[in-house]
Amino acid sequence: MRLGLIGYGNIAATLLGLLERTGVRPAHLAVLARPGSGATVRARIAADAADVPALAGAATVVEDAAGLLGCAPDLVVECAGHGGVAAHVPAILRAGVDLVLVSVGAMSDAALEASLRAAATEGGARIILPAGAVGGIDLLAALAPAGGLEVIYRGSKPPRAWAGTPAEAALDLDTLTERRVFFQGSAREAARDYPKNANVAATLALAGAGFEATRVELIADPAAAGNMHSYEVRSPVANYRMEIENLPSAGNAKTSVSTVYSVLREVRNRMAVVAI
Ligand SMILES: NC(=O)C1=CN([C@@H]2O[C@H](COP(=O)(O)OP(=O)(O)OC[C@H]3O[C@@H](n4cnc5c(N)ncnc54)[C@H](OP(=O)(O)O)[C@@H]3O)[C@@H](O)[C@H]2O)C=CC1
Ligand SMILES: O=C([O-])CC(=O)C(=O)O
Repeated sequence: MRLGLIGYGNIAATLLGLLERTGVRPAHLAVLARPGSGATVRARIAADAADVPALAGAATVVEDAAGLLGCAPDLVVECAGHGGVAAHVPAILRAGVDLVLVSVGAMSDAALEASLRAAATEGGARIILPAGAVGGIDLLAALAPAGGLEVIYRGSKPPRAWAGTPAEAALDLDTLTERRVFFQGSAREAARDYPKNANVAATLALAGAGFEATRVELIADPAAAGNMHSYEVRSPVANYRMEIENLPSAGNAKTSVSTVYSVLREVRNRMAVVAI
């Protein structure tokens, strides 16, 4: 598989290490870096090549979508945040290349969601939404056609994971001593206002009850064992609860490590005889 990545941060670098560890070596790797940061990304890839030998001299770094498409990727994984989605993803889809969209919360922008869907339809490409930091998306999506869904998601992380977000206006994250719910609202509001922390709210919304009906609570908890994700689903067909205690990434406390494993699963499934 010829693999393209949009963004070379925590998820991208961890993903490449996991691919190597699980014996998957892309036939070619292209990385789309933020314009002007190609040299920096090249240097980071060279440093990471100590752990991921396949990277040594093998990655092509480009700075725009045309450059990425010039590398003829079979699959592109977006892991660059909401800005990266708007900047690059429509062109990739329009060119007919399937894309794993990790920054699912970008679809909380209704105009961007419409443009991504239109670009994919025009190009005959698929937008693949990984489960990300949560699980059970298969059951939620299966139940959705039955209607009558009620979904509430709670995302609870240690205070430092909320640094640089609107939570700082409500809480003193440095001195917090007890669990505090600082946001209650819709999945659309959560994904829009917490673009690095509430992509899972968007994934649950798209799988199930939609952006308005999916309820979200965001919590800072100094006693949290990690990045905690829980949600409850009630429907006429089945009811269930999920609780996931996630290890935060070493490279980004906001992102759970299991997010990267879910992206790994999507990439491996593209090559597997049996996809599961
Ligand atoms: N679906 C899910 O469950 C989850 C989704 N996510 C999403 O994944 C994203 C990435 O996470 P993570 O890897 O941990 O974050 P990082 O911040 O570690 O990495 C993001 C990388 O993308 C780069 N980037 C930003 N904008 C662009 C652009 N326009 N073009 C190319 N590269 C760009 C950044 O560069 P620079 O440093 O120059 O900004 C950075 O290197 C998050 O922002 C979030 O949206 C995260 C966790 C869970
Ligand atoms: O990785 C996580 O814990 C979840 C996350 O940040 C997100 O949904 O954006």
